Amino acid sequence: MKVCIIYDTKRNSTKEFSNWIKNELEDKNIKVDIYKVDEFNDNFNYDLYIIGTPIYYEKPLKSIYKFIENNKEKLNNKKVALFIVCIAQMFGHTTKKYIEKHYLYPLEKNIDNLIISSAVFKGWIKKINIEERKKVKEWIDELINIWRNDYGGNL
Ligand SMILES: Cc1cc2nc3c(=O)[nH]c(=O)nc-3n(C[C@H](O)[C@H](O)[C@H](O)COP(=O)(O)O)c2cc1C
Repeated sequence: MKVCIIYDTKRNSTKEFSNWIKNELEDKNIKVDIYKVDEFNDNFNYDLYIIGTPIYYEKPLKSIYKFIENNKEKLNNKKVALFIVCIAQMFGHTTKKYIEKHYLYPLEKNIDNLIISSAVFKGWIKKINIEERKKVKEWIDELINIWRNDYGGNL
């Protein structure tokens, strides 16, 4: 079982989240490769793709949007999990629906097969939000459970 993390970033917080995700998976003896989207080597032989983008000006980064759009056929045979990094959560929990509709849905709509899980993480502009690392751990635990229970997978 091999996992591929593909992300883009402007100010490196999504890179940090990607590394946290990698560490959590490796702690469970899962093999992980990690690529910035423009360095991805077009290998579609992984079992699970975890794709991450920050939100800028109300949108996921175009590079990630394009990556999903350009590779949707290849990704459709695969399991995919998405995460976004943004700060709109600061404006209260009423934004949850807003985030889902405006930030996640534009990415999800291009992948026909079931996205096994999506996560929204609270990013930062200057000071690292180390608290959020716990959420990453929780998400990875949840992701592994979903994989095992719903897909009989051996992550
Ligand atoms: C110029 C700018 C625009 C941003 N626009 C949004 C936005 O529209 N919605 C949001 O929730 N967060 C927004 N953010 C917050 C970023 O999503 C957050 O800082 C994230 O951690 C950046 O990820 P990165 O470090 O990987 O580039 C914005 C940040 C900056 C600096």
